[in-house]
Amino acid sequence: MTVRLPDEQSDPARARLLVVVAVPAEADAVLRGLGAGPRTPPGRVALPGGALDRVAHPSGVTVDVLAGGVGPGAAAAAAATALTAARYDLALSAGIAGGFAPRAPIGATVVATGIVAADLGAETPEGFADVTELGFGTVRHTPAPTAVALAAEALGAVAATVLTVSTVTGSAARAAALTARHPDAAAEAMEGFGVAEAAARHGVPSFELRTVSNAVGPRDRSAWRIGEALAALERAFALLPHPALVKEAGRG
Ligand SMILES: O=C(O)c1cccc(C(=O)CC[C@H]2O[C@@H](n3cnc4c(=O)[nH]cnc43)[C@H](O)[C@@H]2O)c1
Repeated sequence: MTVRLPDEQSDPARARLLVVVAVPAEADAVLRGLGAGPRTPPGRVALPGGALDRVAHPSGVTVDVLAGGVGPGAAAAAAATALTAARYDLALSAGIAGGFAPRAPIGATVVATGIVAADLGAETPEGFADVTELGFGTVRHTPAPTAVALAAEALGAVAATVLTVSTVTGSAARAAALTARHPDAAAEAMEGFGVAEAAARHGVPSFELRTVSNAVGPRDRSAWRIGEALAALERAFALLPHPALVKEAGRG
């Protein structure tokens, strides 16, 4: 199936931002933050990767919000579909996340200084070895530092590594192992690395923004604060879109 998004982005003055979230509740929070109501066609487009909502933001940024599914595989497939269907200046993975205490408490916003695949590798007798150590591929994408600093200041956010995992951490031992290996990590989520890999293949820079719904550690569903995290996501997107940020992020 070949899909092309309408090229209403041909105005070179407008920056083009792709936001990939996992689930519709996150897309709704992002759209509320952008000041956009629930979308209907033609503002909403059905892609093979999921529903995509387009917002012509008054800041001069055209924002496409795509709910691509949970996990790095779904995120990569959805992002790649959108990146093939339209041109973007920046691909942003956004949504809720687990926060590493004490750096990122519930409700905190985190912008990624590094987007790191934390469980992509092999167990060896000496411990975990990531795919880079094994001699193939990368486990890290690095957003442009100036853009990270700009966004962190505008949002009052923590700027730190965000891990991408395929399995949500559910024990103190696993949280400690991740912290030991990634002392600079403030959050873990499940999609950032997938979006960044798809973007890299299209020559598009990537970025990640997360708001914290739960602490990384022993599994305790009663302690999740998804409403708080979605409210923080909405606040972040009320402040975030700015052509200068998209341009800075593209400087790599
Ligand atoms: O069943 C559990 O114990 C559990 C704990 C936390 C999150 C989940 C999810 O299924 C949410 C996955 C969804 O949300 C993002 N997310 C939110 N918190 C975390 C986390 O602590 N670790 C990894 N991902 C998290 C993630 O990006 C997914 O989109 C289940």
